[in-house]
Amino acid sequence: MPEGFVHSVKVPRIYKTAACTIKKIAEHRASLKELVYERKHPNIKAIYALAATALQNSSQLTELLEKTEILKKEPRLDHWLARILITELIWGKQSLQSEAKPVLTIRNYENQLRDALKNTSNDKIEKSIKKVKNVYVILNKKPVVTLVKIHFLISVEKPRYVRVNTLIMSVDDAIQEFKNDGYNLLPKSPNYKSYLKSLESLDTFSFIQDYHIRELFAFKAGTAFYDHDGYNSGALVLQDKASCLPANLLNPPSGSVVLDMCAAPERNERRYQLLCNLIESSGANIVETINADALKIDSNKYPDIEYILVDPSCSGSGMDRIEVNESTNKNDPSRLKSLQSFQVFLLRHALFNFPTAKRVVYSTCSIYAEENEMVIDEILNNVGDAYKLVPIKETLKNEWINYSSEKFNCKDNCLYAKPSVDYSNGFFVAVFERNFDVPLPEIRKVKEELKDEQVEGSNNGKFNNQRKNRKQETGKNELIVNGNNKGEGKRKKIKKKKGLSKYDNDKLNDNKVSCEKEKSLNERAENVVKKEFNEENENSNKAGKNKRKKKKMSTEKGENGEKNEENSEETDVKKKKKKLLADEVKDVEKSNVDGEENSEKANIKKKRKKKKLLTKDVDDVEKNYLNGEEKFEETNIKKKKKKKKLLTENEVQVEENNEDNIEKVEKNKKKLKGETNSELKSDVNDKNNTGEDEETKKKKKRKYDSVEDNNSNENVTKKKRKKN
Ligand SMILES: C[S@@+](CC[C@H](N)C(=O)[O-])C[C@H]1O[C@@H](n2cnc3c(N)ncnc32)[C@H](O)[C@@H]1O
Repeated sequence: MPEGFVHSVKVPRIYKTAACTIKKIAEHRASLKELVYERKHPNIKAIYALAATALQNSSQLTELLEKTEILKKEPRLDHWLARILITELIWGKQSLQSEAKPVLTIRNYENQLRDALKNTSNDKIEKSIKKVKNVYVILNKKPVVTLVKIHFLISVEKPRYVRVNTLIMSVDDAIQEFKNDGYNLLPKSPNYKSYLKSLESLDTFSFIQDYHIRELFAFKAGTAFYDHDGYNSGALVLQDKASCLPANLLNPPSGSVVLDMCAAPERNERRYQLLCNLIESSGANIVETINADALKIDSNKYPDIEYILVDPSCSGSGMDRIEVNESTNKNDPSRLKSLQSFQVFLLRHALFNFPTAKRVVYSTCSIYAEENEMVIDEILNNVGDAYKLVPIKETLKNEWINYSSEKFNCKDNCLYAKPSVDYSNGFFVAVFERNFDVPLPEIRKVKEELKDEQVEGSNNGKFNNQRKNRKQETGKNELIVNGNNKGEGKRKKIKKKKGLSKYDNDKLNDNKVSCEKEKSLNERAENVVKKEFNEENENSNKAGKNKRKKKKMSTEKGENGEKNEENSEETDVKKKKKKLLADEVKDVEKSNVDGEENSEKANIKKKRKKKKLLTKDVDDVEKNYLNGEEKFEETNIKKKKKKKKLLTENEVQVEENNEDNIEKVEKNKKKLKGETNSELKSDVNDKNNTGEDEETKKKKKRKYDSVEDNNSNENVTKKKRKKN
């Protein structure tokens, strides 16, 4: 084995994971929190902080990379990893400890980076006050650097927000701690606009108390808190201002019962455990966790719920991200529609199914009206006067800047947080307050009655008709909430029914619930429910789906036959539509019903798939690097290994030859005594030697070669022995 060969040092996993995370955010527009908490890493907090800091300083990082031309000069360096390493070097620990190649590379540029940083500070301030800016940045990570026009969603620098967990530390004590750390508290601002100006002037040694949230503080962007004792003890939480707003606006008085419907666990055991751990480490000992689908929470079991937070899955369009390509900065409309249906569904569940709820806060980290104003408008159509939308403008005494659009029925009663204005993530918040003088619209009762009917199993004809109609009205509620697996035939009947009876129509009109709207909502909700709830059943359902597809195909064949018979295109299209609809309903229903049974199986599969994906993701960054320098090294290793193998084989051969031939050699030696090799050689090589025939020449050559071989073999073996 060649001496002095050292295996390449691996990049610390924390950097690889953080690099992967920001890459995903940039490419897939996922939320930072969700991505980080997907990761299995002992130091999730540090990864979160690293990724968040890199995202916050995204524009500056771009500039640093451009000015130092690191990516051009080091084409094998993964650019996401470069961002993370620079973040650690500049805004994090201020040093890089590993001896891994990418780390060494960035370390070599430390001085250049720091110089470039000084020169970027002016540009940075200029950028931070511009709302939206088109810039050119290096987007791809391949050796050939391409400039792509991108749209900066967040061109401003967000401060480092630190929330004091008042269960562990009082706000006053926290202020004192910060002062002890050497920070100066900036004076309180008289209004929100001047507060925003103060935020712009934050420097490395100052901090300010948030204008709206007493326990929230802002430090200069990039201030590293992830090594801070307060952060490690759980007394300080690094949380963007925008995501503090919903709980702040919910404002439940002490002693009230609050339900956080989307706290994150879903049906994922690991995430549920994470949530439990987080709650425990926060010192909250009055929190009861429920690991369930929020849509299935039975309000009878929790009769005292007074305040509800609804923070459903959304496009995340307002969240931290690096750059958004202009062509992709708007979500695909069908995805938005699906999300919207799901959001409406969840919010309606909160409003209609918890009769004791006093206030419900709906929020998203999306900037799209589809997930915000349009959801609220749809809900307003449903709730009548049983709930009113609280004008946040008044709540905040007009000390806010952006509200929902007047174009919608919700008018400007909801709030928008905008990165370019509020120095926070993009967010939307709406607050509903219950008016107990007005009973909840019938829709809730219908669902309750429906449940009773199912329990009673009544066969009354008139009653059954009503039930069918009500199913149409609340069909998907029933499918989802109760996970009821009714027969295909029955569902078909329900679907076949074209309209509602006069009785139901009147009733629905009374309740301001449009049948068509309800129907379309339900249909859209089906799709969403499939996507949002049953992702985990995807694998287990695949087989079933394939079966159905086959069945559908054969049915279609049959239908085609019918079509010829009937010679009616219209009938055929209708049939197909019905069939597709029925299939879809079946999918949703099956997913929900099978969900529980299959969840274990599906969980295992999902975990495996996730693990595989995760490993792949985490290794991506490394792979990119490997593709370059390390791959080169890898090839070298392979070559060396091959050489070593050949050498070993040779040695073995030599040993064997040696042992086999040792006698032969001795014999030859004896035989050739007096006959020098040179003589033989000259004999063999002497082209002019024509005195001997060809055969004799060949024999002599063989003899010569054999002696030469054996002599050299013997030498190698000797050397080897000596070495050993
Ligand atoms: C936007 S995230 C909010 C997370 C959390 N509130 C936070 O601020 O970190 C939405 C969360 O809702 C959860 N979710 C979606 N559908 C749900 C359901 N039917 N039941 C319970 N949770 C759900 C998702 O798992 C996701 O974590």
